[in-house]
Amino acid sequence: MAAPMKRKHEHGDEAYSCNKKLAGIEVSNRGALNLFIAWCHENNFQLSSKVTVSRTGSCAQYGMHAVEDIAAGYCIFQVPRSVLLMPSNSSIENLIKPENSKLTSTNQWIPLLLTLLYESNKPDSKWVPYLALAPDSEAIDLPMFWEKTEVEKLLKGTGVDKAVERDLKMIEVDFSHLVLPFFQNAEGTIRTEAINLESFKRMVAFVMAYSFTEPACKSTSTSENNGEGEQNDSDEDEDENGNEKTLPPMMVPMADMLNHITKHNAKLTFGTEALKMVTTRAIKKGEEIFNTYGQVSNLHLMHMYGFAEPYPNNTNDVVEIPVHRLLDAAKERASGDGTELKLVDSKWETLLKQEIIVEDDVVVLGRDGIVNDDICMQVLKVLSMNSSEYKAYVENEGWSDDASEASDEDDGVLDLAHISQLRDAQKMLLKRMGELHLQDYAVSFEDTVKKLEAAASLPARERFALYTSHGQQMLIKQLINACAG
Ligand SMILES: C[S@@+](CC[C@H](N)C(=O)[O-])C[C@H]1O[C@@H](n2cnc3c(N)ncnc32)[C@H](O)[C@@H]1O
Repeated sequence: MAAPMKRKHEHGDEAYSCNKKLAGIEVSNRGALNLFIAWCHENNFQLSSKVTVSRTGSCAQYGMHAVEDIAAGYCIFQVPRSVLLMPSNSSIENLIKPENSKLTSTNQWIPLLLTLLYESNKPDSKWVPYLALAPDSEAIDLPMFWEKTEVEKLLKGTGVDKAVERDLKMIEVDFSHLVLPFFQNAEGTIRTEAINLESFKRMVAFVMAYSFTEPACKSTSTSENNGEGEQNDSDEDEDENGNEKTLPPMMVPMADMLNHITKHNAKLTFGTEALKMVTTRAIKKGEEIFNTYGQVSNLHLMHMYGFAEPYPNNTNDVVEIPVHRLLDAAKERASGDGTELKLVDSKWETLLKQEIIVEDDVVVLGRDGIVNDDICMQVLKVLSMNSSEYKAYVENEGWSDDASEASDEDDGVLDLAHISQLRDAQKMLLKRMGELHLQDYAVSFEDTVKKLEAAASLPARERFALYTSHGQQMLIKQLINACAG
């Protein structure tokens, strides 16, 4: 993306009137966009005259608009691979390469972050016109910069709160264990006084909200993308540990100027010589050009990009419900002298021991029902067994052959349309799981709905947090209704 620009949140030209210190030189933001566009022309971006880049009328600061009607399948611009900002295109690569396996031990982003820190402190970097437009330190308003109390107040229960907690811990460790030692050992690259935890955190946010990841396999090389590679389940796309293979992220100047909506009208394709932004449908003069950042939920959008779409616009939305809510639901139903409670605990231990679940697993609920239905169904089956069924299950060390075969028939059984066919005990558990999770949100469903009436007048943080909670609460309500049916 890029076009990280000097974006301030307030509107109006005065937002650009200040100067930015980059690589030891003063860059006026007035005209920075023109310099960037001129740089794109010099570098063979083949930017179409049918579009314009500006802050006027776009959904979030900068954006791209059609100034003429554009047909489907039209290339709006290309980004030659030689100008992608990534380690292999930077002179710092020879220092990163020998250390690559250590640097990527916790995440794949460190080499790009080091490259960005290096290039943005280099007066003669070839990306000066691009980096001059990089968002100002306050402009990327991701929840990881909010006060903890505000995250709790606005996002509790959504999963964004947990993701922020994890990020902050990891950023501190990466900075002190990898980034700082790297530059201390790489004398003459950048002055170590130029970097600190805060500036590193800002760079992480820039990579989070503006980088792209190319799909690992050829078959997805024309897929929609931004921020993360497209999901792909084929074994060929998994590493030896069964994790999805992804290529390291990179900065793609100009492509990162585009905003995202689920009903996008353009997408980035990955060719051998260049990446191309291609329209996916005909676009009318005046319309904003929207890329896709992938098939992403509001949880992901809020966490990585600091915005969310109002219900029902995000058809990729999901809610991640901690699997232990099923345990809580089962415990609530246990009655009597404690024998039933012991049975529930024993079932849970067995599920963990059999590695059907791990403690922090989540049940993923989407528009059509439970996405990870195989795991969820196994948990439901074990938790809803009576004591003799459970005894047989334990003696058999899992499902009998008959039961395993039956489990193949479970495919799709946790779709909303089929949930009513579950056993009553299983429906009750699912329903209660939803009810318990609803209680975890900072704002109740009823209050969320009330607040939505005035959403347009709310500050951006509150509005997007509200969209995130509301979308998730709607999915849970649908599950509860399906279980009651
Ligand atoms: C890749 S940048 C897109 C360009 C950005 N508008 C700019 O001026 O730099 C991603 C950021 O744009 C904003 N954004 C993108 N799509 C949006 C949308 N549909 N609604 C609100 N903000 C959006 C978010 O702040 C996000 O972090």
